[in-house]
Amino acid sequence: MTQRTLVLLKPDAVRRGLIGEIIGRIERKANWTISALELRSLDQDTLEAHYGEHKGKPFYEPLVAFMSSGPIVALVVEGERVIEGVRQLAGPTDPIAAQPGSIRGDFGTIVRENLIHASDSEESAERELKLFFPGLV
Ligand SMILES: Nc1ncnc2c1ncn2[C@@H]1O[C@H](COP(=O)(O)OP(=O)(O)OP(=O)(O)O)[C@@H](O)[C@H]1O
Repeated sequence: MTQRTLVLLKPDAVRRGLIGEIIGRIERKANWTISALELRSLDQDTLEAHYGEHKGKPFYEPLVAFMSSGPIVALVVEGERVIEGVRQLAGPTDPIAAQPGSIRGDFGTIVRENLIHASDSEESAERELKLFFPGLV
């Protein structure tokens, strides 16, 4: 089943020079295509909309501060079962729990600074794609 997903390379990935490494892993998957890509800084409104489900949690404010601490790379990736697939490439949210071979397992540090975001369902992907790439058909 062909899907689309939103991937964000978080400010730690950009600062640490891991953009190429992470995008390379995505590109090497056969049958996946990067159909949009942009380096940008995120404003508060976008972050509040993106992380709205976490508002009120203790990690919310530090998370928003971290996500606005430098530019991110936003990508749209299309392909067979790409939503689950990119989350597998990323590994679990907490890098300490992530297996070597996954992006967070190989490069992640702490749970907040875990390098990558990837949509977790078709519904999230549609909502997040509209938020980050409103011009996308
Ligand atoms: N306990 C926590 N402490 C600090 N930061 C956290 C914690 N839990 C989650 N986060 C941060 O909030 C982000 C969103 O949390 P969520 O539970 O949606 O994880 P996820 O789905 O693995 O991550 P993402 O949505 O970024 O792909 C995480 O990626 C991480 O950066």
